[in-house]
Amino acid sequence: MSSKAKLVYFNGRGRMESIRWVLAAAGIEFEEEFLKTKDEYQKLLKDGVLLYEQLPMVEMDGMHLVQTRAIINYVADKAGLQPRDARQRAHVDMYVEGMRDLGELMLPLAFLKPEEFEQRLKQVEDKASKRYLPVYEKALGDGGGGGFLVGTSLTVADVLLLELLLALEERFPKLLSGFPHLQDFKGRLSQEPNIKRFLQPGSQRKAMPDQVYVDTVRSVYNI
Ligand SMILES: N[C@@H](CCC(=O)N[C@@H](CS)C(=O)NCC(=O)O)C(=O)O
Repeated sequence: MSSKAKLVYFNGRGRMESIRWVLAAAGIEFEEEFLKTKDEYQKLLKDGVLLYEQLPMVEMDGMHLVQTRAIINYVADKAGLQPRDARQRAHVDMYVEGMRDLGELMLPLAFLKPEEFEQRLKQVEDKASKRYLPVYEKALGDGGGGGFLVGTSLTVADVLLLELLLALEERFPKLLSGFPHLQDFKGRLSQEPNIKRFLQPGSQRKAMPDQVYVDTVRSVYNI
């Protein structure tokens, strides 16, 4: 196994995108293997490297890591993006799990039929504006700790919040207008050197899913 992390997934966001964000914010270099065919997936199964026969999978530090949460937590722990204090860690987890709940609603968007798509989009907008963003707006406003969600330094919750805000803005360009702390947060965090690099064109950040991505996932999984 190479010393660089290797990500095995499709050439698109999906469940791997948050992992890419956390690795990039941590300054950990990675290479990617993009699945294109069912045979490539079958080979991974045969090689026994997918614990639950699922992706994403990350080869890192001599391990074949699966389960998105586990991978993100490992990278965040390794990179000092998790607070040591248990109470702060609980807050990071609560924020991240909320982001994940909203992210799970967005994940299938590209795969939905037009009527379901519109319905789901509305649901995401409502949930984002009424349930989730107010929580992060308040946390940033109450913080007084230099503009981070928890404590006085960058955590995985901040990284994943920026990912979420940018993804939401792609769908709903005016969504942040009623959330001044989130706007300020977005501006500041986007200037953090590792993140700034990841936001540049040509980085390993993936664009919104296109038809090629959708067709590839469908054909690999027979769905
Ligand atoms: N809990 C897992 C879910 C992984 C998952 O559902 N992966 C999809 C691709 S994004 C998959 O491999 N689906 C095929 C299957 O479940 O058999 C995680 O968070 O990593």
